Amino acid sequence: MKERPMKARTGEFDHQDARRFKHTRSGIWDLYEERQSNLPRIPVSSISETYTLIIQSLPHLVRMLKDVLGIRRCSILLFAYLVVEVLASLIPAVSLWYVESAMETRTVDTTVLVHFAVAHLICTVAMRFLRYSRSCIAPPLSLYIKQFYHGRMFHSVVHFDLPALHTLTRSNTLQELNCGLAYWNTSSIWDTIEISTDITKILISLLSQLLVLITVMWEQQDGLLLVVLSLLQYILPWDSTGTAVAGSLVWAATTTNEEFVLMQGLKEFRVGNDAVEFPELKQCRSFKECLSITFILQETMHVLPQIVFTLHVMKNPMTTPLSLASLILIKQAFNPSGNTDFSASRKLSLLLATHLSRTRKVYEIENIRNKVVDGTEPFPENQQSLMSGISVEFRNVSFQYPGRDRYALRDVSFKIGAGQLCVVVGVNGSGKSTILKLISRLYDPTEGTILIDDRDIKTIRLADLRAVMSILFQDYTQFPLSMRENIGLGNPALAHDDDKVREAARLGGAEDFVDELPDGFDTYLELPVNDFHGNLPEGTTTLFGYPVDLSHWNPTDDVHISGPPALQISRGQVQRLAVSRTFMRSLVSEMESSAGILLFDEPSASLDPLAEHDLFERLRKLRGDKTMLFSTHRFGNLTQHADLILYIDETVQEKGTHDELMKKGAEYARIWNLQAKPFI
Ligand SMILES: Nc1ncnc2c1ncn2[C@@H]1O[C@H](COP(=O)(O)OP(=O)(O)OP(=O)(O)O)[C@@H](O)[C@H]1O
Repeated sequence: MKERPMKARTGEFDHQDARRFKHTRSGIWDLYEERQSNLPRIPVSSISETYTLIIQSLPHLVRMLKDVLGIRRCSILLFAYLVVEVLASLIPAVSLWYVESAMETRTVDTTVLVHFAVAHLICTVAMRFLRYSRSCIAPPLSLYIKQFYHGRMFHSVVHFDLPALHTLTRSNTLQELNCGLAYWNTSSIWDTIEISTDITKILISLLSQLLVLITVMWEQQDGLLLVVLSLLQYILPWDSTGTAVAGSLVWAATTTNEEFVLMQGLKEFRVGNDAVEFPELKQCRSFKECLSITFILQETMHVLPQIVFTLHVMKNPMTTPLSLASLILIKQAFNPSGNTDFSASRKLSLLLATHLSRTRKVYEIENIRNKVVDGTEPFPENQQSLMSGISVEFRNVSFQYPGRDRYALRDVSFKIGAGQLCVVVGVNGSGKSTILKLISRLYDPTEGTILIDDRDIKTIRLADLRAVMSILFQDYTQFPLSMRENIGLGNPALAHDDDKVREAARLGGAEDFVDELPDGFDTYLELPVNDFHGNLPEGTTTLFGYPVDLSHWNPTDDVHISGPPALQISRGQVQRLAVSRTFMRSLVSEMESSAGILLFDEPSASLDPLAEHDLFERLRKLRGDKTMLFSTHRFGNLTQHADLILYIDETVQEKGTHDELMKKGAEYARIWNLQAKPFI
């Protein structure tokens, strides 16, 4: 929250320089503070910082409100919500008016008392009704708002390319928004509305009560003085967030406590009373700060109305009952634990500033431009041409991952003809996967050109380019869904065709193990929705078909969660599922197939040799005349069928067919002999 602009200063922080740095010990922490910092203290309090942040975010708040009002059904609900909240904030003033008026008459007047009782009853009923209305309006309103922003964020985030995502991740923007590709928290928008309303409610409530008090107490001796004194302690800009442990702006803290370091590493529990993290320690008020004038004044202000009241009573004992009652009412009106809570409004302002800055980011994220710029030309000109595959050429391509100094690929040149089978081999980290990522334009080369069917890849429309590719990357995703859905997602258009899903599973080598699962293709990897229940009768062993584990039950909890445990399958089986999913894309008839090139990144890394052999055979047969590119560090039988083998290690070290490279007798031949020969 405190984004204090700091002047850049050259120099070193040498904690051993005792002339410049004061050393103190706080618990297990050694604190070093600059004795005379020449950094100017920022002459603003944290409160004004908070309000500055709120004011800066106002344009986004206005935009957010416009957007919310534009959501279907939200305008009426939001209006109703605001009316309910404003009415609720006025009720304490109405209640106060009747209490004060009844007291002011000083006589036992039955009519006044009846009025008072009826008004009090009406206020209580009205408050209950308003609370009930709020509980009916707020849930659907917040749901519509969340759904709207959820969709909006989804569009923003999924359209990012990897370099843009990388920049966002490095700048912590995604983490701050709590959003990733699969999950993000858009409740900040609703929280912003709720907190803004709460603050407005507190202000309306306070002003209306103040108005009542002033009106009623105008005539009463010392009444107004009591009102002002009671109010003063809450509205003076005290900064109660003392951070006196580190008094200087320039400081550093370290600890050498081995037990603390060990325990932090194990994250089990903390040792000793003084073993706290430094930021926690920094929040503690020091003894010196407790003696500061601000602190003492602040404390005195709390009792000032009582002191004035006591003096008043000593002077005019006759007015005691009335003044005492008034004092209690005034204090209640501004009470921190009452309806109108000044300190709560400060905390809410802080919270509002945080949520507003998040809201700002939700909008700013939409302005981020992708680094991989979309092409404009359609591809291919003739869909039929895909049947005979597409060609890929790298011309002097070099590539560095964003933020990396080292080249992943350097000056790489090769050409894979249309319909050829190319196998890229090399040791771990040699750049094999990077080649596939560049062909699919997840990244653009740092230098050089990539040609697809002799056309610069950057000129082709991204959607068209990806439509002609069927890709299996190493880091495939498992969804917490059924086996059928996990495979079917490879081609959502065919996902409901059981025969196609089974065929894909057979080609991917997953059919046998899936059939052996308790529910076959309907077996869930993990059930995404749990069942909930209260304390079931003793002896219950199953619920909705799942076993119930009573051993962890806590009888004091009224809600328990139950469901089947996640299915444990081997890495090889997970890979078979992923390969089957990729096969789903190839299951449409040759004529309909939009893929002209199939890219596989280590599709057999977790498969046993037999499964690998079978998979490669199926893949070779299935590709027909299409271009196929494999990346692998296992030089199996596949390389023998390849039209082109690229042995890479940052750059292309060797290229040719298996026989050519074996004849050459260089590194490829050496590794092939090492890996494959013993099995032949
Ligand atoms: N997202 C990334 N960000 C930064 N560096 C990366 C990233 N991905 C890969 N690298 C680096 O780029 C180099 C090439 O990686 P690449 O994944 O292409 O190798 P590989 O040959 O496919 O390795 P493996 O056989 O282990 O899959 C490596 O040094 C790797 O550390």
